[in-house]
Amino acid sequence: MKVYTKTGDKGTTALFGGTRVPKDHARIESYGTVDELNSHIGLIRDQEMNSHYKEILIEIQDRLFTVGAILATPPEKEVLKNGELRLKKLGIIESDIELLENEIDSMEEALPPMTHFVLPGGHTTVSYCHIARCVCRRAERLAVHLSHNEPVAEIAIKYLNRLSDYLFVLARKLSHDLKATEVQWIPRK
Ligand SMILES: Nc1ncnc2c1ncn2[C@@H]1O[C@H](COP(=O)(O)OP(=O)(O)OP(=O)(O)O)[C@@H](O)[C@H]1O
Repeated sequence: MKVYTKTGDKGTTALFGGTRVPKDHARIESYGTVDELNSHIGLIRDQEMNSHYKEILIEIQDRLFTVGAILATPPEKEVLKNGELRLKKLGIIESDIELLENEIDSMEEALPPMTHFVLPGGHTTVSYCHIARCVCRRAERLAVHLSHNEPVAEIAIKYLNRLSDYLFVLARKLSHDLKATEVQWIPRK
């Protein structure tokens, strides 16, 4: 099948299960932003770093496809005609969130305590982490927005919330490992 089916040329597209919606629907905004986040994480993974981080980032990218699939499935299409769940093997589970928490904890153990805010930047890899963190927070906001009108699996929102914390700590850890120069935020008195 060709990439361009042309079915989306008039500004609508299909969700999982076939329901057509306008391309600026809250559901498309939310999983489109998860897709954007996933590409930013790819950019982080393409930088020079310890292979452990790369392995974790690959795992996160895989999970984000799942988050996207969850967000792309409207409630009326969650259950197939034969009674089985459409996303039966794709779920985000608590251990996916625990993995992020464990990574955060072990990176923090190797870092001095945070005593001040640091301006984003200092090294290209660190900046990529901060951009990904901000895109992650936007994806979270859009998923929360969607959840005001339609049911959204709580665990998908929880995953995005923990992921932005992970990206923040990853930025700090890589800044530390790379001996990047940090510029403190000095609020005016
Ligand atoms: N502008 C967009 N932003 C975010 N997601 C989109 C956008 N357009 C399509 N999608 C989603 O991306 C996936 C692939 O879509 P696809 O490229 O087939 O888009 P389409 O515009 O509906 O079709 P086509 O490009 O063949 O006309 C689908 O899940 C679709 O809902």
